[in-house]
Amino acid sequence: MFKVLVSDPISDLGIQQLVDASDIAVDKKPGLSEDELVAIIGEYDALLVRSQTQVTARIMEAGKQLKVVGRAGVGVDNIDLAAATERGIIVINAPDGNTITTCEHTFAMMMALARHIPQAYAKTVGGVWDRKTFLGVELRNKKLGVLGMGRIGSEVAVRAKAFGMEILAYDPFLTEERAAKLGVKLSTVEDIVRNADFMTVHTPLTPETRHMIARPQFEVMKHGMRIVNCARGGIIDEQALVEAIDQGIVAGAAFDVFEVEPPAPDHPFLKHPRIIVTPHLGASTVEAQENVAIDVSEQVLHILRNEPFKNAVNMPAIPGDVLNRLQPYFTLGEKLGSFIAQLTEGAVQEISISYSGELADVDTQPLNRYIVKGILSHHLGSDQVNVVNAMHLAKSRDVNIVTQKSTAHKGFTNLVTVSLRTKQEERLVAGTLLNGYGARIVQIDKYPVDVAPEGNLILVSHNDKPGIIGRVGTLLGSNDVNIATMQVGRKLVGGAAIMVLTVDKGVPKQVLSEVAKLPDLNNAKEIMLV
Ligand SMILES: NC(=O)c1ccc[n+]([C@@H]2O[C@H](COP(=O)([O-])OP(=O)(O)OC[C@H]3O[C@@H](n4cnc5c(N)ncnc54)[C@H](O)[C@@H]3O)[C@@H](O)[C@H]2O)c1
Ligand SMILES: O=C(O)CC[C@@H](O)C(=O)O
Repeated sequence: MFKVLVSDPISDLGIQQLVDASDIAVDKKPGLSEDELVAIIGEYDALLVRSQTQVTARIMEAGKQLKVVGRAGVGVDNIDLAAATERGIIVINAPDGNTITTCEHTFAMMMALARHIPQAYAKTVGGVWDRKTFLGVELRNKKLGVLGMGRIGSEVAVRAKAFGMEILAYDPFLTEERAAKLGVKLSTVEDIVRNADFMTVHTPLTPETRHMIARPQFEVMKHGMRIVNCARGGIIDEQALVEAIDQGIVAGAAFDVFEVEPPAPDHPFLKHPRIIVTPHLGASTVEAQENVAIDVSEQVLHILRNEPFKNAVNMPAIPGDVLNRLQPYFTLGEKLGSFIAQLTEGAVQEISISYSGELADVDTQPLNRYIVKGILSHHLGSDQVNVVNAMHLAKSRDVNIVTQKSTAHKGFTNLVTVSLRTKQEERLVAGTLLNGYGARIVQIDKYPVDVAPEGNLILVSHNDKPGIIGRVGTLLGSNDVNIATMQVGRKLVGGAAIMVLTVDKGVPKQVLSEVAKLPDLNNAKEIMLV
């Protein structure tokens, strides 16, 4: 039974699938302090949050069983991603579910700004009938600058066109083709600042976007600009904005987000007559909250059940077509890694991975993670290593990872070769997927073999002499070890050779050392592939 903790108010309908799952127990405990979370997180496999819970390194450290943190929303700025990655905790978000809602809030803010609705409302309910102060402007025929043309920015642009606005758009990933398709003018930040009448930002907050609109931009800004921020506090320099409004450069601003949330009671935005604010309500609709909770719950279920999942924030996303081609190789890759780690003596210095055949055309980085996970799990423990932290752990231990690709088929449609270099030696294993037969190890060091990578294997290095196979078989048999399959690989008759035996159960250590002492035997190793 997996235990899931929901520590923020998250839509009940959205998490219903978790509540209904027979292998999941859900506890809802919103509003816990960091100390309270640290005290209880150790018993949970998954943590579901919105934006209130700060998922700190301390919480991750205490979450000994924690496999996944799910964020019901887009931004993961309340989650310590580095700490999660280091501990192999997968962080997922729900990037699509609140796009339209936030886009609509941006419009609500833009129109409220253009027509002074909050100020007019406050005066009217205060008993003052003032029809002179609140002269607004139309959106029609105005230029709207959109900074950040991702999910929300693009939806804003589409709707702004329906209002008769001309869209100037900037995003480092916006191409001429896509801009033309969306009917927007590809612009620079400077074009927008100098020419737009309204500006709205839809980027994440990164070192690059922090204060991307600040004093230097206000100095050259078109006078009368109206600015909306429903993305993240800090993209626009708050202090510089207030100055620009007071200097008559900016006509007004509408902010849903703040550099520090909630803002201090004396924050200059809160009393400024030309600034309207909402308390980070961009995603707050019934629909969006259900959508994000459904999405994140679904992925948490997949992760806990060890099924393929999407929207991991601390792992690169795998495009669907790449995933389809690579997924069958994930188990093989992990087993090759585990095999070579068990075979090789000494501390790992370098892992070389080579792909030949059709896999050479695919981005094989996700598969590298499975191979490295297989290798490191042997040394660090399978509960400590997963595909999220495998590369990080290798790097932090100065393990060099070298990959190469070749379209040459080497006798197989696809061949994955993994070699491991330690101070003592360098060993190699290669595997493939054979149509109709599944995964196969087809080479160990220089010897061709044909072995299913599963169960208990014994690998024997010996000299190719008559009678050896019989002696090994007799010794194992007399110790009640049943041999299921046997393979011999050699390059030259009478030369060095290997024997790979599949046995039905684990072999006691002392039996293995007796095998190794047989005449003409150099070494015997047990390898377990679970
Ligand atoms: N107010 C809210 O409640 C609320 C709700 C949802 C999302 N958000 C925030 O809105 C923002 C956008 O969300 P989204 O889902 O559209 O994200 P997204 O990832 O789909 O889009 C972000 C875009 O910003 C672009 N970008 C990055 N750096 C840039 C730069 N220097 N200049 C211009 N563009 C840049 C990226 O290329 C990307 O296309 C995020 O900050 C998100 O956290 C806020
Ligand atoms: O209301 C929330 O949960 C925050 C929404 C938003 O900022 C997000 O990043 O998804």
